[in-house]
Amino acid sequence: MTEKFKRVHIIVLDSVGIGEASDAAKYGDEGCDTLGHTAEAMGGLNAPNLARLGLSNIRPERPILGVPVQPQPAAYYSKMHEVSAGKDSMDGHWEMMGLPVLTPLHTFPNGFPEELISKIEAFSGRKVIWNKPASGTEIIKKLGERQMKTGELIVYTSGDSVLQIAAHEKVIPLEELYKICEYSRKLTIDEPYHLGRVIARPFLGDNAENFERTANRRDLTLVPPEKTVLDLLAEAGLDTLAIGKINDIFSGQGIKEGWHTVSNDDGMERFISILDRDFHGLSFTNLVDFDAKYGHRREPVLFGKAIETFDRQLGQALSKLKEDDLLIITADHGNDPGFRGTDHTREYVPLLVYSPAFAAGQELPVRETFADLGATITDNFKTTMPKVGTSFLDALK
Ligand SMILES: O=P(O)(O)O[C@H]1O[C@H](CO)[C@@H](O)[C@H]1O
Ligand SMILES: [Mn+2]
Ligand SMILES: [Mn+2]
Repeated sequence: MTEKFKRVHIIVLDSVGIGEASDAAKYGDEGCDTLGHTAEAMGGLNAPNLARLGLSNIRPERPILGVPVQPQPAAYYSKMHEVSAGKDSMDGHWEMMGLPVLTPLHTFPNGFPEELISKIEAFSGRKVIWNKPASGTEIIKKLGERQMKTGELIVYTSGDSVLQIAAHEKVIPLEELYKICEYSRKLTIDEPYHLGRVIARPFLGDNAENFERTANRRDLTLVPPEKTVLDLLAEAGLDTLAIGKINDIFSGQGIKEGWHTVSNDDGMERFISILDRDFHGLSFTNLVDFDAKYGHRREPVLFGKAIETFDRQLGQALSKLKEDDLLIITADHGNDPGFRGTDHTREYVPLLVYSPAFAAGQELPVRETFADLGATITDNFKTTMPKVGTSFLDALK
């Protein structure tokens, strides 16, 4: 039997959750609802393409405000539950690719141990300041001017398993910051740290009022300890194209070609342009602005506007899809801009699965793990299946 779809495209709307997961209470996240609260803050979301695909059909009992439930949605629709212990991007993306992260990565709510910090200081010849949880934009406001004078490293973390280093690009050149991050990455792979990500957070500007983080952020993620669906596809000779931070999230494993992007717009432009390429396999796009620019910043109106902008670009992409294309729109976790704190929220993620070959969409059973997505893709390409995940390919007619 030949494959159903020649090209499969995943777009991850980073952090665009669709309501509290059944285990949200375990994370202190009861009541979170990224899409719901965003749409309410907007007085209704204007997203005709997502509407047409069936976004509100995912939860017709509580439709997303402004997004009408469709009598005949164009996409197959459902939501997915995460089985990974954490609710960070790495957990979500790895799980989609058949590798849930079941052993919790470590978080450091009281900052990193002195032993680690002193090694980073010795390697870099720079002093570490802060070493506590923080919002990235707030911490550069607070300490950025000092950092410019002293050349210190602003080290901070969050509710996720992350060590982030912020530094002014003109004070610590990018290459140097990346080297310090790579060194910190090496130190934190194994116990007692077992850290998900080290992130370089360069910024520019003259003073606290105009500091801005740049697109030169780099995420140094753990290397996947086992094969992911990306490896299975690549080994079978299929194309695996990565847009945005996907390449970083998988440490480049199983990725044939990758493009960093500077914004959601840039990511969607790249995605639309690769639709003109004749390739065979998977394109995997992550749009991080929802999360980094609006979710962590708790800016629901800006978050909503970004969804509306995405929706317009989605319209362009949809018109380029052919009968042997399959488009999957989903998310990696929530980050409710209407919720307390500044951390990710444990949510279901939307699942919209569309091809121009479909006469109409239908409801799919709620997925117990994001891994069903990867299993569906390997099933389509008839490659080795991942250990985890149940394909829903046969339901797509
Ligand atoms: O507040 P900023 O720097 O955006 O950091 C956020 O970005 C990290 C990665 O998503 C999260 O763990 C959170 O710390
Ligand atoms: Mn994410
Ligand atoms: Mn985030």
